[in-house]
Amino acid sequence: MNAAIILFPGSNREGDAFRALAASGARPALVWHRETHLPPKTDLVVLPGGFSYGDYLRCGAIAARESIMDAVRAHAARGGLVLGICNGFQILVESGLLPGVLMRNAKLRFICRMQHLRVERNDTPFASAYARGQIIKVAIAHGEGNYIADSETIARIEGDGRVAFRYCGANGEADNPNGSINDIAGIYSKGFNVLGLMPHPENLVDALVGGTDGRGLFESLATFARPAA
Ligand SMILES: NC(=O)CC[C@H](N)C(=O)O
Repeated sequence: MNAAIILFPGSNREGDAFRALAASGARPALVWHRETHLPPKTDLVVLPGGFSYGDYLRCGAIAARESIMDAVRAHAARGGLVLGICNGFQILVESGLLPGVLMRNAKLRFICRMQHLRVERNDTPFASAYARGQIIKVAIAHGEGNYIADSETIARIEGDGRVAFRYCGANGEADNPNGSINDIAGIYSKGFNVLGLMPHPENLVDALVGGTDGRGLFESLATFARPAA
């Protein structure tokens, strides 16, 4: 699994993504945002967390218009895997690769804490190492994670089973940190090859720093057998 982690001015979780990928057996490389092509044989593109362009005009809005995003869109259109974490999720919605928008958190405050999520399905390249319905503990750190879309789009996402993760408490009870509609923490594209999520699984891969529940996502990706082109 060759992974290209795109580096924008203001990205700050690229090292965490790099370590999480390498630990799960993938081969990560950092790619500067001014590039126009992905490295040959890229299987997975990762848009990491951070504050690309200082979160002006909206989080992810400027990064979404970078030249490398044309290559990322072409990769996704070919069925290539794309993972957007936090600011990466914001870039995915701003670039049209995923529907909806991420508004300011309902309480208008930046939230940085541990958070539980329910894994909605495990028959995807990103979640096969988890059990369906498994509750995992990961970190969240964002000011604009309040996911919303028009009611038709939400009905379509729900109807197609495209919700990847929902916010919940440790025992599955309601616990929504940012006001996201239907407790949505992450969604898949129509083809299930693009995943955007606000939480940070890459920060929960080492027992010494809080837990290992994030590992499953990277292990799922690393073991995913790429279908013939
Ligand atoms: N950790 C992140 O990627 C933060 C994303 C974005 N800067 C926000 O505050 O919402």
